[in-house]
Amino acid sequence: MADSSANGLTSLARALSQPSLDLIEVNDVSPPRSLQLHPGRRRKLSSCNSIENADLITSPCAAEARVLVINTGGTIGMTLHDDVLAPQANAFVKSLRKLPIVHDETYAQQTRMYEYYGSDTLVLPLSKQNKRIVYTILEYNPLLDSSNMTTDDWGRIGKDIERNYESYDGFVILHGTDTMAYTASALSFMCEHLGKPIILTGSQVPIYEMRNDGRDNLLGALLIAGQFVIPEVCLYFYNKLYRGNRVTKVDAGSFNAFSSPNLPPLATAEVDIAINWDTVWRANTTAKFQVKTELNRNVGLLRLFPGITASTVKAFLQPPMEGVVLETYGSGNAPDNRPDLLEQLKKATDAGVIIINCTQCLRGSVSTSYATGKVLIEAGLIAGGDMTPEAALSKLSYVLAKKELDLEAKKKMMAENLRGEMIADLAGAKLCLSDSRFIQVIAKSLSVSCKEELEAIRDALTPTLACAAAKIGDIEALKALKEMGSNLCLGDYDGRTPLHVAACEGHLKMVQYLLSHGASVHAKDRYGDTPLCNAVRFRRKEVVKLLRKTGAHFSRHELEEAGTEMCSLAANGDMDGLEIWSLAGADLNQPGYDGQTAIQVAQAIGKKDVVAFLLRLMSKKSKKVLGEFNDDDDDDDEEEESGVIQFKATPPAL
Ligand SMILES: NC(=O)C[C@H](N)C(=O)O
Repeated sequence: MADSSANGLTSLARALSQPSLDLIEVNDVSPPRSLQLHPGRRRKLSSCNSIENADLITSPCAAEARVLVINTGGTIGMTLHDDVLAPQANAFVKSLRKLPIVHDETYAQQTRMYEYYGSDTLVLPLSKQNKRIVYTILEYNPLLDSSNMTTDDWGRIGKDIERNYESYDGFVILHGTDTMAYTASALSFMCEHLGKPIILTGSQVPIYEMRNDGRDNLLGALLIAGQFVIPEVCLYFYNKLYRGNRVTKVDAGSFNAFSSPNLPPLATAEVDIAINWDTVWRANTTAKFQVKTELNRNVGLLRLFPGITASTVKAFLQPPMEGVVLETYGSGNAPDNRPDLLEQLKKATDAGVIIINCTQCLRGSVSTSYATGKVLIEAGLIAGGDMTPEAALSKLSYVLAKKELDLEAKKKMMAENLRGEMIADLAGAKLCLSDSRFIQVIAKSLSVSCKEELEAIRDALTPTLACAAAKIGDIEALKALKEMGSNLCLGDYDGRTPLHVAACEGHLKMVQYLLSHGASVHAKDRYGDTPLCNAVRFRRKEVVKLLRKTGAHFSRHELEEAGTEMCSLAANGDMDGLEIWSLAGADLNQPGYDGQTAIQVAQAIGKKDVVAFLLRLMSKKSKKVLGEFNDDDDDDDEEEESGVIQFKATPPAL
């Protein structure tokens, strides 16, 4: 299949459109573990899966997936004792075995399943996708109400997953709902280079009761863990699969107990299970899965409230405290009229305590839009973006335990998005293009091997990346792209150059940078528009001036449009609009599509102020032509302010 003449993208497209012979051969000889059956069980397949040839070891119906269920406790397996709910040991498997919806005893018997997988193994009825999900339950002793769980319990779960990682396709963790968001967040960080689904679930009503949510939650979690390769720590509840480090418990009395305020669900289980693949976190490494169980417990959550005393804050930040999540108001604000409080925060960060700024609001992100937010940056806090306090706390615990990192490296890690737990800077959604390895990484993931292929990909991608950098005014990113050898004059798929984009956004410095690095003012996009025309439409006066100085002028098609555009501005009395067209070099006498000029339109509808304004502009322009104005006094013209108009050019006939 190798074709040395094809470029990387062509090879990729081909590879996707043809079945891989290699893959077929591998399956014939040695099916993936999830499809393997023990020799003694092969003969049983025909009776339960309607397969004619019983010796076939792989068939659509015979596909089995194995899921390990770790039962840590929680309401799902609780019963009433002395009028209170508490976990009931050694009852869960027995009870599930009697429920046909979660266990197919006939299949288990016919395939002698217990002999191979043990007595704590159950099997779901055949799924819509013709899959058998065989699940083994590992019950912890003691089972815990999740309020009793600690970081040691997280470590135990992590280690059990690590130990069994290769034997199962996915993992389901039964857990109490009260601290489930903490455990899910912590596991998301502890599980490094995860490639299989780990799904936490539980219930609000015990599975032993007639009306309960445990059955559906367990079933949904099993079906997803067994059938979809979602390489994330997730939480499944009330028909939705969430990213584990994005959730928070929001309702103690509803089946719909969790919310993921800043990220839509990864999947919804309605009539069909629909996976939102665009949102699913993609592994970006080839490193092997491992679980880091070292966690730092010297961390804490401190919620601001009006009137909090400096001594409370001081006491909280004392050693051995090493990391704190400060839950602030709104978009990350704290009183900026409380030097006593800010002093304590600054002292702590100076002493090496990492403090993360998270909002008390359910939804939204911290920013520095307010003075009351900026003071916290000055006090040395790290912006937590849109992280939940649960995620921020467990991330701190995980990062602080990394002995190989110094304080600066830990702080840097806290500000980074490690497992999709945050968007670091919502306002800019900054691209990290300053890392010149960016293109190489993309190339590597497309299996590009030769220089020509790499260049083809670079040329296809860099104009778009440069436009994205221009949009957010990121000059550093542009510099990095230039270093890679990309041409900043090139347009994207629509012929739009970085200069077009920067002109629209009004990023003057970026426009300056581009102009001094070879960008052309005459570039036209697929609609025939120049950067100058873009700057006019978005009323970027300073950019218009700079472009004009550099020799920009309207294209023929823009000039034709200018007449109509100015007539419409005149009709609307939009003098700012008229002024910017004039500044950009449009001829104010340019007729519109019906032959009328802007001044005639204004006159016809009685807009005297517009007529006067246009006459003034024309007069100013003609003075300029006669050399009576210097180029830079466009704005602060005294004559303009006094309202005195002196005609030196002939006013147009009305
Ligand atoms: N619904 C539940 O699971 C609540 C229980 N208290 C727990 O977190 O273990």
